[in-house]
Amino acid sequence: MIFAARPLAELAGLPFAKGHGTGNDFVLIADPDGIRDVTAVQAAALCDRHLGIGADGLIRAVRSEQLPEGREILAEDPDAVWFMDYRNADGSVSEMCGNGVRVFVAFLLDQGLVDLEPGGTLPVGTRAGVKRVERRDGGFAVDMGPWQFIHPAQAEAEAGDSLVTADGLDVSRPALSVSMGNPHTVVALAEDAELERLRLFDSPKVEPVPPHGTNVEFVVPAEPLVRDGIGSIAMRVHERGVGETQSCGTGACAAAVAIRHWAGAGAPSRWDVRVPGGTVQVAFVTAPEGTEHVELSGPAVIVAHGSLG
Ligand SMILES: N[C@@H](CCC[C@H](N)C(=O)O)C(=O)O
Repeated sequence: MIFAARPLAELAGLPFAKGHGTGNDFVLIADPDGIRDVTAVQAAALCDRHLGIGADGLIRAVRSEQLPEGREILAEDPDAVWFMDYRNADGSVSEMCGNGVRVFVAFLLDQGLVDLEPGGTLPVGTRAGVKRVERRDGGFAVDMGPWQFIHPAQAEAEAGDSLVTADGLDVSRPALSVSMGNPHTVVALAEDAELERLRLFDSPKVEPVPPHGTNVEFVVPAEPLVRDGIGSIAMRVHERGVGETQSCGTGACAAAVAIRHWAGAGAPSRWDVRVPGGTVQVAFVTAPEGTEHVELSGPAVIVAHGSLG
């Protein structure tokens, strides 16, 4: 215990906030001048639910000009002055977090670091490029950019490009690998009972093993799949570097991509994705340059402020 407490002692006095998007929860730190680089060990200690504050991830708000990755972002979009430095609960770095980026903007507003009226848009630097976040309907809508199949040849030719085995599944299931800037592997199940039977304490096994690991989403199409032009799916997720979480924004986008692909021509372009922590919306939209982008919408809430003792 003495050893576990040390990384937090190094951060004594550090102000933080706690926030969540559909139950996907984060510790947030404001570090405009880039003087509070948090190590992997410190991030894991902060996110520890017994010995730390507890969260699925750590988000550091830093001015883009303070980080090498951020300076690349500024070359892409000089208005992306804020960078979301994201770490998973185990301290590993992730390229992107769809729930996190909404909570990030809620945190910037909470700290008075940006002005953003309802209807306004803020470009945010991330390791997966610039994401434009609009304040909308009491929450936020994020232009997540284009999606990609991780194994395009197999994805087009077959029902899946990999096999997933998980505790609670009778046999291995085919899965489709989708990049939303970070990697996802999506498995379709037949009914809610199968989703409920899953035990996601241990990482699902994915074959072939993805080079940088993967987040794994299990999805069940609603019955009927489409109502009033909007598709609906239920999802549980095992996140890379975390474990099972209440929600995953990039995972919801990847799940909608996979289900729409499997559903074929005529599938809707708007999807409600129900997760244990709530519901997020995914829409396929045409960007001004003519390419298809994925838009993720949902709530973002700051629930507490504190400082490390
Ligand atoms: N919960 C996030 C995804 C966070 C990163 C993920 N665990 C990874 O390692 O890629 C989301 O809402 O997208």
